[in-house]
Amino acid sequence: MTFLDIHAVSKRYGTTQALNAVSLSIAKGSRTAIVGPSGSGKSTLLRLIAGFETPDAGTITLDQQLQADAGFLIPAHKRGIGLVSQDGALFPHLSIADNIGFGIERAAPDRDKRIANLADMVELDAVMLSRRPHQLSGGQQQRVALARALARQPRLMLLDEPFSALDTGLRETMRKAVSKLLAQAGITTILVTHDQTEAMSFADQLAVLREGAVVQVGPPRTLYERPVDRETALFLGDAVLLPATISNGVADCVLGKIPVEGAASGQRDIMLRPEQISISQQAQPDIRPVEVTDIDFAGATGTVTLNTQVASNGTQPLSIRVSRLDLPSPGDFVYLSVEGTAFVF
Ligand SMILES: Nc1ncnc2c1ncn2[C@@H]1O[C@H](COP(=O)(O)OP(=O)(O)OP(=O)(O)O)[C@@H](O)[C@H]1O
Repeated sequence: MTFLDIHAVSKRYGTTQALNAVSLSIAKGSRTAIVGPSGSGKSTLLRLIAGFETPDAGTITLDQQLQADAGFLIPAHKRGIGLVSQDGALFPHLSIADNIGFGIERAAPDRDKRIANLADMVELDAVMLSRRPHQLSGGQQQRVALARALARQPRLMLLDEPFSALDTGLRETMRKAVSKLLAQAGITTILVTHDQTEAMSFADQLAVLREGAVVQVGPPRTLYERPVDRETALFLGDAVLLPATISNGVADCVLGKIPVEGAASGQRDIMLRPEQISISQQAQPDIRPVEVTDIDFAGATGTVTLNTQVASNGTQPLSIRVSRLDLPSPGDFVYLSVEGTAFVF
């Protein structure tokens, strides 16, 4: 059932069309991630949902109740929406306990207990409660911001790049913890992020914005495997794009014959994700060897560049990012095999 319905929402700032007829439907208890290049309108959409801005056109409806249209606006504090932003935006002059308890009435008899419970929920040690925000690490501050947002028992939680200021390891731990916490509490959540991997791992629905419009919405896996266009394909991860001749469900390309889905035929471009391609230094029957021209070692992953004489976009050699210990060396010959089907554009 649709919980948040964004229908044909547009927003303009001067001559900039920040959002153009955006529609998005969000189910109760679900987690949606909004991704898109810088300036695509992600923050504008979040601000409209939160109630900090009024749409020029369209409607925003939460739990069957109109929140905003061009001539009407329920103010932010009456929407029951929690917001956690990139910097946490804690009140520097208040203790951690008072930051968490900001939305709980001072006179509430169980205030301290509720604050302690919320700190516990976000796994914040009780000794932190008497401290000030500047005495906490970035990750701890984000936990406080989350606890403060949870204190108001929001119907909807908006997370605006909440993990982006954290180190890689902590970022992943926080993302998993927050995701688990919100799922357990059954809170419908929208995450805006620059990190596509984070978005795919966090969400059950992914929305891609470009130039103020939604270009594709669906389960992360569907978008990753069946992107609506090349730009979306490359935006969501590494992709190997190859020219191919397609007939009877098989694409004939530089990597051999690869099955494709659908009824496409003729000269088309196909897409493979790097994890579909295995590189072996053992001779393989029916596969011709290809020379390695360059290796770029980058820790957990390495990029192998191959002399296939075929360009993915007309000029570039074929480069494949791999994750393995025994990277080949330039000058070696390798054998490429493909798993699964190719996607046809
Ligand atoms: N208050 C404003 N006044 C004028 N233009 C604005 C305002 N807010 C946003 N814009 C413009 O609207 C467009 C969308 O901005 P928005 O901040 O929503 O993008 P974004 O996808 O969140 O970008 P980023 O990923 O860089 O945060 C941009 O072109 C931006 O310059």
